Order: sequence, then C-alpha cells, then structure tokens
Amino acid sequence: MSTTPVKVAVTGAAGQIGYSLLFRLASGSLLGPDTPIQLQLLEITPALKALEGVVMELDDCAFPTLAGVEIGDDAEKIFDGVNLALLVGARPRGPGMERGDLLEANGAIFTAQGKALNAVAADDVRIGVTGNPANTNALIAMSNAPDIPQERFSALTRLDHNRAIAQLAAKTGTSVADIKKITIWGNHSATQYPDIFHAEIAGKNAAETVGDQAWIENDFIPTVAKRGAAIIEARGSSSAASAASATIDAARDWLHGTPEGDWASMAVVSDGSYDVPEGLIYSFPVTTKGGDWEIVQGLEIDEFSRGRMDATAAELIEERDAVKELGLI
Ligand SMILES: NC(=O)c1ccc[n+]([C@@H]2O[C@H](COP(=O)([O-])OP(=O)(O)OC[C@H]3O[C@@H](n4cnc5c(N)ncnc54)[C@H](O)[C@@H]3O)[C@@H](O)[C@H]2O)c1
Ligand SMILES: O=C(O)C[C@H](O)C(=O)O
Repeated sequence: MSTTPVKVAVTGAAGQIGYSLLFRLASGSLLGPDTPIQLQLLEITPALKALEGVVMELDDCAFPTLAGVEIGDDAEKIFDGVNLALLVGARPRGPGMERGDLLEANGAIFTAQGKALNAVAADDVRIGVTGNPANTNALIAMSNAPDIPQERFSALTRLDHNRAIAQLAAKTGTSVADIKKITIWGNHSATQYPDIFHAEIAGKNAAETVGDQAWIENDFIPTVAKRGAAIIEARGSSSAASAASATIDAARDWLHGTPEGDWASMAVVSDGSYDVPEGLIYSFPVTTKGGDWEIVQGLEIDEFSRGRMDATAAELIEERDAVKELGLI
C-alpha cells in the first residue's frame, strides 16, 4: 500500500447520502485497495454529534484503507489540503418542491465553500457537487473560487446516466454491462435530456435496437428525468444509496479514466460545444484521462435532440440569472 493518503472531503457527511458514501469511500471503492484515504468531513454544528456516531461506526469497520478521519464545522479547516471535495451537504428537496426553490437556501452554502476551497485546497483539487440544485451550486462554488481552474468543478448527472442504463436494459432485456455511450445533456432536473441516439447495446445502436420512438419520448425520457421525484414520493426522502454510488462512479472515472469504448455524463463548464452557452455547468458526454475530462465531439444532433438540449440550457440560464440577481456569482 502506498503511504501518502489521498485527502477526500465530504460535506453533509452526517446526512443520508453520507451514511452510504463514507463507508464505500473508506473501504476502497473509489481509490482501490492499495491507496489509503483520509476523510475530511464537514457538517453544520448541530449535526456534529450525529457525525461522531458515524465516525465510531467507521472505526468499527476496521477498514485497512482508512488512514484517518477529521470532522468539523469550519470549511477552511476541513478543506485544508484536500485533493477531492465531494460537496453533498445541502437542503434536499421535499415532496412538491422544485429545484428552483432550493437555489436561495443552498446558494449561501456554496458561496462559502467555494471561497474556502479557493483558500486552502490542494493544487490538484477536483470538486464534485452532488447537493441540489447541483449544476447551479457548482456554478456558484466555481465562481467563488477564482484561483481554481474551472475544469476542476463538476456536478453530478451520473445518477441520471445510471438510471438511463437501467431503464434501457430493462426495456431491451439486456445486461447493464452491454450498454455504453448513454448521454445525459443539461441540468440534473426534470428538463434533462437522456439521449440514447448515440448509445450502444452490445455494439449496436440503442435507439435502432429499441425501434420505438414513442417509448423513447413518452416513457424512457420522462421516467429517467423524473426518477428523483418518484423516489421521493415512494421513500418519503430523496435517493441516497444510489446517489452515493453515482457520486463514487463519477469521481472514480474522473480520477482514473473512463473505460475504453465508453463515455460518462458529467456536468462541466461549457466551452460552447454543441452550441451550449459558454460558462454554464451543463452535462455533456465526456471521456476522462489522468484527472482531466474532454467533451466528446462530433455527435450528430437532430432536431428532436436540439430542442431538448436547448430547453434544459434555457432552465440553466434562468437559474444562473437568478443566482446572479441574488449576488451569489
Ligand atoms: N445530484 C444528484 O444526483 C442527487 C441525488 C440525490 C440527492 N441529491 C442531493 O444531495 C443533497 C444531500 O442529500 P441527503 O439525502 O444526504 O440530505 P440530508 O438532509 O440527509 O443530508 C444533508 C446534510 O447536509 C448537511 N448540511 C447542511 N448545510 C451544510 C453546510 N453548510 N455544510 C456542511 N453540511 C451541511 C445537513 O446537516 C445534513 O446532514 C441534497 O441536496 C439532495 O437533493 C443529489
Ligand atoms: O430529485 C431530487 O431532488 C433528488 C435527487 O436529485 C435525485 O435525482 O434523486
């Protein structure tokens, strides 16, 4: 085992996602069995006692890869020297709430955390935002961290990507392992556009294999896009274990690379690719290598896809303008 631990910060560590995420991180799901991990856990003061209990449980697992755990409510202390920051802590959406309702409540959190990361994170830091509204929270954090390259920020659409794979596998009676090149475009919200026109099932075009445009439009896309709300409705609280799993999938691919012949969906700062307005945190198909991502270029976009991609961009522009108005960016 290498001796220098990778320092990984998790915010909202005493929350529901944290309760699944921390144990996966500590047991090596992100960095593998040979790399020790140091967990830096941030919470609000009233949640620190509960977090102490979670740390007792982490201790009791005796994970060989867990080099140490530090907890606290001071972002500058917790983010000091971190190589990866997973920003999960935020107020989750309750029944009947839209993500827009969360902009103001969560904006302040991501302003402060962007500033703290800017001041004390390691030079190689990567920042993944899971807390909703994830794309715009990432935009706020990025805008408040001028010394960190913009490419180091991303928001989580990997859960949507994984949901799309699961739906497509169920529809076609295939294995999830056979499905590649799914794309989630845009916002992690009900306007997202899950795209199977470039996807493959066992090497064949997925949309052609399905051969049912009505299912794509009326079933697949809304099911994936509204899955978060369906889970809130069924569970009474938002997805947690699947969100933690997707947070790990996204960070693992970012740090270690996407597999050959596949890509991942990641919400990253737009460079204008596919006519997405520059500067938005928009989910694209990306390949990753050595901790860097690249937007997959050259995909053909038909009129149907264009309309969906523009609609989700329009929502992100509205969110951006709202947080600008609030003085958060
Ligand atoms: N992007 C996605 O795919 C996805 C999926 C599921 C959930 N989410 C979002 O993830 C977030 C967390 O969900 P959860 O179910 O764990 O919620 P939760 O309420 O169980 O936990 C959130 C935790 O964040 C903490 N917190 C609040 N403000 C904080 C701050 N300033 N600093 C540090 N911690 C703070 C709270 O004390 C709480 O313990 C929510 O915003 C939820 O909507 C995103
Ligand atoms: O939809 C939500 O608010 C929860 C979460 O983002 C999800 O997709 O499960």
